[in-house]
Amino acid sequence: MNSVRSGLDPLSSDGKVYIFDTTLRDGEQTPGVALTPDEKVEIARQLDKLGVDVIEAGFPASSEGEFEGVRRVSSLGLRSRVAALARSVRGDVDRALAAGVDRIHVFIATSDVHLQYKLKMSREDALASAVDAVSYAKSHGVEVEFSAEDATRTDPEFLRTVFSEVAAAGADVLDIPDTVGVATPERIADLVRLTREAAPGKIISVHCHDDFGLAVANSVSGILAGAQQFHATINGIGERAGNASLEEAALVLKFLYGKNVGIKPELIYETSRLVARLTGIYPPPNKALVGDNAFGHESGIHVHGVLEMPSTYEPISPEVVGRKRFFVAGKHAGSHGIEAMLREYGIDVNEEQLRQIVREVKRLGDMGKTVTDADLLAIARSVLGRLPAGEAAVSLTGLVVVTGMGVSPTASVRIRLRDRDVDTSSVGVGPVDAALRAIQSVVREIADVRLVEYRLEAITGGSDALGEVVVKVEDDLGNMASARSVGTDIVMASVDAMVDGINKILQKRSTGATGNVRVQDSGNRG
Ligand SMILES: CC(=O)SCCNC(=O)CCNC(=O)[C@H](O)C(C)(C)COP(=O)(O)OP(=O)(O)OC[C@H]1O[C@@H](n2cnc3c(N)ncnc32)[C@H](O)[C@@H]1OP(=O)(O)O
Ligand SMILES: CC(C)C(=O)C(=O)O
Repeated sequence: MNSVRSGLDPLSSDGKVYIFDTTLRDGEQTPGVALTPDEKVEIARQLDKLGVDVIEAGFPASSEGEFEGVRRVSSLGLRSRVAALARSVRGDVDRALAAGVDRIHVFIATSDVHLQYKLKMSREDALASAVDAVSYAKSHGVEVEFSAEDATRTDPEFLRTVFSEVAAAGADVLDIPDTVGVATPERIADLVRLTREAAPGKIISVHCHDDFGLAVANSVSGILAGAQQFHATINGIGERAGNASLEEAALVLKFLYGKNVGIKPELIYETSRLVARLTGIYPPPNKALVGDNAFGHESGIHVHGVLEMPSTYEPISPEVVGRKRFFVAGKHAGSHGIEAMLREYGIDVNEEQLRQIVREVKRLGDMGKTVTDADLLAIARSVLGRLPAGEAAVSLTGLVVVTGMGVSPTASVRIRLRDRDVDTSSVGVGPVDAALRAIQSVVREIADVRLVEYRLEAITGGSDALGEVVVKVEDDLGNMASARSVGTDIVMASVDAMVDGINKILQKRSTGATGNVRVQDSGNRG
């Protein structure tokens, strides 16, 4: 028989907001996402470090791999409680129990549309199944959370009855799911009050979806109305438009409402990157807190303000969520920002040189071009009439890749390393891996630069599609750089991006620009 792990704090209603992370369950329901047990373990460890209260590790009855993933997470002995989803049937509860979780999350839909068309059940039968599953789970000594799926489209009087009866059957936590994201903040608040009246003394939770972009606002509203727990996912991933984003809801509650959410905000970014890498779902650049641009500035007026006092255009310091600010050259740039960016590369310019460089940056911007750091350096070189130290220390002068059936993909490269050619070859799991490994092994002679992130996306369709490769590289001194390349040959595009990224790092090393000046490369972009 399972029992709630000793050592877990009892649930309390002392003003603490409980975060129920469902990245590994509802987040994994994002179309196309599937996590292996090893990946679930890696994410669960990170969520535990982040400080979430509950990790919903999965839905054990849904597959053998899912069962194994939940079992593995449960056996880690994490500080966070581990929960698993179960339909309102004893078989699902048994699988969750066998996986060894602390909390079983029993659910059944209660709205008429779900009852009539999907479950083909009467209200009475659904209620009876819920009560039976909850009391059955509870009889095994675990914590039980009950969700009335599609609560926000359920007849409120029926919802009241359901919550009251599952509470009497032993549910510890009552969750109000806005399954299709149609609730407003006012409606969620009303439902929290209804649930409190139906089941006084129970922990109340909200589970909001983002179909109308209100998931975070609704979660916050639920907490302000008296719920003590919200469900959320890292980066807001999940079914359709996703779930409430954990990082946004938690930090709105912490910083804008002064609530005790108990997570470590400085681990938010690394958690976001881990989830993005393992799910393949990257947040859009403008996503709050974790998007690439959340702490980036291009506009001259903003950069000037931030250089003088960051709070002019930053609501919180990037470091609060484990990030660094960065400035970007481009059409909207101004001279203060460009001067600061050049200084980061150790390049000092006089007023006239700066004026010319800014003019050229704007000319490129007016042509619709993204102005990368490499472009800025090239402009500086032409204006100053000399090479900024260290530029293009590495270039590719030869590449042969052999791949096929029954052979290990092998790449032979010839690299111009400053003033001499170096040849080497490497094997890899594929031709790109082999080529990138070969380049890194040559460059190791002068600096240990490793690939920390690699992304490939097709920009056009068809077998002659253009592919965009984005790499992020890091050296042993903590310098980071991103680079991108586009081409129809993905091996060449990958190699170009890698070489560009390495040159950026070498540039920083040679000028001693390690990011400790006010202008910092976040490593988010090139
Ligand atoms: C709102 C949410 O996010 S709920 C969670 C959704 N997540 C998932 O569905 C992911 C994992 N799901 C699965 O792997 C599969 O759907 C399984 C293993 C759970 C079930 O697979 P199958 O037995 O092949 O059934 P299928 O998925 O086609 O249909 C769902 C069945 O569950 C029943 N059901 C759905 N929800 C519940 C519930 N809460 N309580 C009891 N029964 C339920 C349906 O009535 C249907 O039953 P039927 O087969 O007797 O008609
Ligand atoms: C199981 C419940 C909480 C759910 O995922 C939903 O209703 O969206």
